[in-house]
Amino acid sequence: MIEVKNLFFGYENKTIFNNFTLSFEPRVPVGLVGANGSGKSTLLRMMCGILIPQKGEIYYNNTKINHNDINSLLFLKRNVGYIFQNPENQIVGVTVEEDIAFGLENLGLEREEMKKRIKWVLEVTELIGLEKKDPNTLSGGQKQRLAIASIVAMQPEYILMDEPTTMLDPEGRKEIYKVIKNLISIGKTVIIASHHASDLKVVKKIIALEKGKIAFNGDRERFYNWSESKRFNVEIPFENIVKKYTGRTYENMERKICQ
Ligand SMILES: Nc1ncnc2c1ncn2[C@@H]1O[C@H](COP(=O)(O)OP(=O)(O)OP(=O)(O)O)[C@@H](O)[C@H]1O
Repeated sequence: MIEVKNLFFGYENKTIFNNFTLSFEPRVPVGLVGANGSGKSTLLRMMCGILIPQKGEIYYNNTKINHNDINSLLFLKRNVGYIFQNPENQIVGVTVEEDIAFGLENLGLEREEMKKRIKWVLEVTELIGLEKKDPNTLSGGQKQRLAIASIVAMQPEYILMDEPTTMLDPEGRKEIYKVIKNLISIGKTVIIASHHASDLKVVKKIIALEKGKIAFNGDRERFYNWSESKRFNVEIPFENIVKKYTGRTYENMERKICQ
């Protein structure tokens, strides 16, 4: 369980979170939605230790994170992985397998264990056959899957994804959805910040942020009605409108648009 309690955070003179409290249960996939600037990325980055709250606490499985203690921060980072929106920010290796190995070397894994992990994560992210490829030659979807693979190889329990499909075409997006489903099926807790309705099909719960406050926290199905009634500023109502007025699913509609 990740808990953030009484969090305060601001950039320069702009307050983003003011006494913010929220928890994320294990193995419940969550979609984090909200208008641009509502604080989604800031929250995810605090949850994995990239950003340090100015006040308040973060707990991982009831252990309070001490941001002044490198071991405590490493404990958080080992358990909570963060995938950047742009995979280019994350890829460092000359080949796919070297890129995955980079994080594992930092964990100090034995060579044999490293090989096993790389093989396992290539399967989970459906990158088998691409291990010797130069990451620069990969498609957008493959690059994003490599960014995911490099984090998942370190076996965090939670995987935070910041707009994982924004840079991708429909084909690339489908590849990512498949990988997210794989991650959920092996018991990882996936939290996805997104504006795209189709990114949120796999999640069970939605948390909607509005100016650093929780506007909605509940089941995805309930969110659709709530967001329509509130005219909440994400793409979700469109999905509802499509179903309501055309009787067709959003997926069919999207396929039609892409053909
Ligand atoms: N490094 C920074 N320095 C100053 N202000 C920042 C910085 N990063 C974010 N902000 C501001 O903080 C606010 C919250 O940003 P954040 O990226 O967390 O929102 P978001 O909900 O993820 O937005 P988006 O959907 O556009 O990614 C925004 O107004 C943003 O401009």
